[in-house]
Amino acid sequence: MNMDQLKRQAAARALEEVRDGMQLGLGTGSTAKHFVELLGERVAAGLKVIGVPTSETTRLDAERCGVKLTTLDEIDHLDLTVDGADEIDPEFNLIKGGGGALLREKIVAAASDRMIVIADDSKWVPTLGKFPLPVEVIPFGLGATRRAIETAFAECGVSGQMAVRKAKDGHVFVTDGGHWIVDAQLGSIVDPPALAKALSAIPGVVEHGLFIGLASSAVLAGGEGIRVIERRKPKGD
Ligand SMILES: O=C[C@H](O)[C@H](O)[C@H](O)COP(=O)(O)O
Repeated sequence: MNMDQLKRQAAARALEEVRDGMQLGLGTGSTAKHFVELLGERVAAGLKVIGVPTSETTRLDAERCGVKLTTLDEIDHLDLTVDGADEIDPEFNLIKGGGGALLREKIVAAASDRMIVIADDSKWVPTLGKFPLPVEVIPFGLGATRRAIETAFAECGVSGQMAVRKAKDGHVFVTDGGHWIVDAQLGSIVDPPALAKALSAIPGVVEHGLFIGLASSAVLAGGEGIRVIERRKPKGD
């Protein structure tokens, strides 16, 4: 089974958690796209749900698949968010934002009663950091923001190269919110909650890809089948 088939399997397992009438957060990325497509099939068969997309790409995918959409201005909470991740550690800390959607993804996950992470099992890692950590920044004053990020890294015992993300056409990648992303090659993040807090305190940082205490469970698809792992503590603790 190839990687894409594993992602679809994880998405299909998460779909089993969806009930009629649910308000859903719809993630972004290649794995979340499978979920949206499979959800569309269920909607076509009569399932009634409404979704909040975490990116313009997911909005288009959901519309194409016939999934009814709303916003967090029109509804006051989400029952369940299903999203991918770039890395998941055993404490259910995540790195997200490989596709640049981290800001909306975090807003949606935080507004949701539960978040299920769907992934192939290569994303389950003992320690976060091999995947470059995305930090979404305001272009104004980027030099000062980068220096503040370096200081935060040093205070949290990590270091590594930083690079402004480029799009495939070579231009700077611009997020749905109009911001830029700095990707940091940290190798190993010793204390993800401490680093998350330090990055959140920097004025030019809009958001970062560390998701702490948001994921409730993970559905991991691998060569030997599917593993569903529940976070020990409920969300918010
Ligand atoms: O910004 C993108 C998201 O955080 C994705 O959910 C993450 O990068 C995982 O994407 P994929 O399922 O394509 O590996």
